Amino acid sequence: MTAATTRAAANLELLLSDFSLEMTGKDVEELDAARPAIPAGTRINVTFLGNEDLTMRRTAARMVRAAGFRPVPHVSARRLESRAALEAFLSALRVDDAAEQIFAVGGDPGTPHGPYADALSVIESGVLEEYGVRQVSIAGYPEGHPGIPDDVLWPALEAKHAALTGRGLAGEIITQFGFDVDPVLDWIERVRDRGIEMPVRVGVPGPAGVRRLLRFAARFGVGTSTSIARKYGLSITNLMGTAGPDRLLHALAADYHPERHGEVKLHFYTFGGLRATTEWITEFRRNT
Ligand SMILES: NC(=O)C1=CN([C@@H]2O[C@H](COP(=O)(O)OP(=O)(O)OC[C@H]3O[C@@H](n4cnc5c(N)ncnc54)[C@H](O)[C@@H]3O)[C@@H](O)[C@H]2O)C=CC1
Ligand SMILES: Nc1nc(=O)c2c([nH]1)NC[C@@H]1CN(c3ccc(C(=O)N[C@@H](CCC(=O)O)C(=O)O)cc3)CN21
Repeated sequence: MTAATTRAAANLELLLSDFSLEMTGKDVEELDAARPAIPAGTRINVTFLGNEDLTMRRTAARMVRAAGFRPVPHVSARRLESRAALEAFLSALRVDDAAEQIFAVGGDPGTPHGPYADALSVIESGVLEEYGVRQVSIAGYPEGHPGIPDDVLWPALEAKHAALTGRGLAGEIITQFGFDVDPVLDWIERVRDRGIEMPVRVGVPGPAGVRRLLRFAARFGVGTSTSIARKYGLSITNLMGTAGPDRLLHALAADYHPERHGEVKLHFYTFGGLRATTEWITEFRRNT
């Protein structure tokens, strides 16, 4: 064991401690099957998508709490029809002890459905504190966003950080998933250069079929060039295969320097494979 491999192994253990997962309202049945492989208290984000309704989102958050994990419901600003809709959602979450931590995100609609055009306006509404929210996760894009320029994203990130700090709300950043660790670590250094010290949860694709991964990457504007695909282990020629984030995690562990990158954790996007992802993490930890 060289010093570098010892450091990388220690980093991997550090990165994998306190990982978080993501599920959609449709993954509720799978939560039970995945439960034995998920450490108690794990944060599980619950998406806020166009094909879900309040009941699905609330049920998913309640089931996460009931299963002994920490729900992190998404609040998609642009999908909220009104302030009353935000209050109704948070009120329901509070009843289910699922309002303590939320992920405030802009939302994919090109035109806001109501009064909130961005995550900042939800944070500044004051509604979050009214319903017991104590920690707010916000989004980050190491590779940029297909529809939003960097000179909009950076000021927005700084404004959200300032708003959370000003309101005494704890914060963390959850990044968009990606297949290449280099832009992620570069981006984290730029976040730290801006004096933003909150934890960064690096978005990691869970194990899934290559075709499915490429479909989600295309849907969410995530880079999958041939070189990135090869580095990750996505063999474009074998679309029937599956790929997991092993190489990505080993590369992250090798190049992560806490003194430069600050607190970094992992957020696994499960893409409908909650159980497959949790079992993969268990196996990966056993073999490293
Ligand atoms: N896990 C998830 O659900 C994730 C969702 N996203 C999506 O990325 C986008 C940006 O989210 P945040 O970083 O929270 O941005 P934000 O809410 O902090 O907004 C940043 C800036 O981008 C603009 N913006 C936000 N959403 C937009 C959209 N859909 N179209 C055009 N401009 C938009 C805002 O007006 C603001 O000026 C959203 O569409 C969000 O849904 C990104 C990462 C993960
Ligand atoms: N810009 C952006 N918008 C998002 O909504 C988004 C991101 N980025 N980044 C990644 C996460 C993960 N997202 C999702 C969205 C849907 C499923 C999903 O599993 N949906 C259905 C059908 C999927 C399909 O089209 O096959 C499912 O039950 O599998 C999973 C993760 C949403 N997220």
